[in-house]
Amino acid sequence: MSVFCGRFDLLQVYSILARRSILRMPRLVLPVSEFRLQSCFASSLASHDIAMSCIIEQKKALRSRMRRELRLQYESLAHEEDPLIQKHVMDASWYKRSRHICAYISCHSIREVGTSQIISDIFNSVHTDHPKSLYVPWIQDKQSHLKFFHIGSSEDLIANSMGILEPIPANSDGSPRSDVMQMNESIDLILMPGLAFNHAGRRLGRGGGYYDCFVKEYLLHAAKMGWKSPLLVGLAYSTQILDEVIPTDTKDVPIDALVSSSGVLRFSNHPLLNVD
Ligand SMILES: Nc1nc2c(c(=O)[nH]1)N(C=O)[C@@H](CNc1ccc(C(=O)N[C@@H](CCC(=O)O)C(=O)O)cc1)CN2
Ligand SMILES: Nc1ncnc2c1ncn2[C@@H]1O[C@H](COP(=O)(O)OP(=O)(O)OP(=O)(O)O)[C@@H](O)[C@H]1O
Repeated sequence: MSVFCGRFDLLQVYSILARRSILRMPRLVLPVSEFRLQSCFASSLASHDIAMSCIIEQKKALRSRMRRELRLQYESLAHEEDPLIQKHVMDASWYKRSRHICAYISCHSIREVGTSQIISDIFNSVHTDHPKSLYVPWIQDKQSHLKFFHIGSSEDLIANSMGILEPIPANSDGSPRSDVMQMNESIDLILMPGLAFNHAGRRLGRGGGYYDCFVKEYLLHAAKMGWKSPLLVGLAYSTQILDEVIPTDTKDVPIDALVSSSGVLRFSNHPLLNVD
């Protein structure tokens, strides 16, 4: 008689074994295509489903590890690295050339790389001959849907239930705030938060799927409009850049470049990375 009577039981058992380290995947996670199935499960479950549940478990474990490390080191990292990371961004030719920028409003309580200097620089640029416009994330729903609304000053922001500053969806006159998906022009640059990154341009987010979902939707929209793709740039503390493989699935969008306190790492041939 089989111990396992269905897909649900198998996933549960697998997950319990994985959590208790009885069935521990190697720390260096293999991509789905290279993943070796445990033979006892292979006959009962589609290999894709098992691989996906393993990847989800491995993402969870890596998120916990990164959160733990950030908890221990955040104060000194923020003090030492925030100014350098933001200076590398603001000195980069791809940033100087970008007109429409999506950026996150960094949040201390979740120990994110700071963006306040970049945000101020964008606000101040309206008085220069190379003005930039800023679009910041707003959680539309819990099904991974994010919108990016234009803001012109920090007064356009309000803290959400997680303490993250978000755009107030309406302007002060009650008119709807401008949404990147309704713009006549394309976004040039998206500055992305993350918990972990590696040297292959892979990124692990906080688990909401918001950025992956938005980037996918925006890339389809840009292609339809005949626009170039935005440059995707992650911001990372030194401890967040790993030498190991980051667990990913087909929905995870790779980034073009990563900025740390040591400078800019390039992963793609995006045209904006090749301008001086
Ligand atoms: N500044 C900022 N804004 C953002 C994001 C972000 O990562 N940073 N997001 C990116 O998607 C979206 C919001 N998604 C988020 C998802 C999780 C958490 C968060 O606080 N997670 C806690 C753990 C929560 C829990 O599991 O109990 C954490 O990571 O410590 C925050 C934002 C849109 N806005
Ligand atoms: N393009 C998408 N469309 C719909 N759901 C998605 C998309 N991308 C990811 N998701 C879903 O969101 C959930 C979390 O995904 P994942 O673990 O990759 O998030 P993350 O990369 O940590 O988050 P984020 O993208 O916000 O930084 C998963 O259930 C995943 O299937």
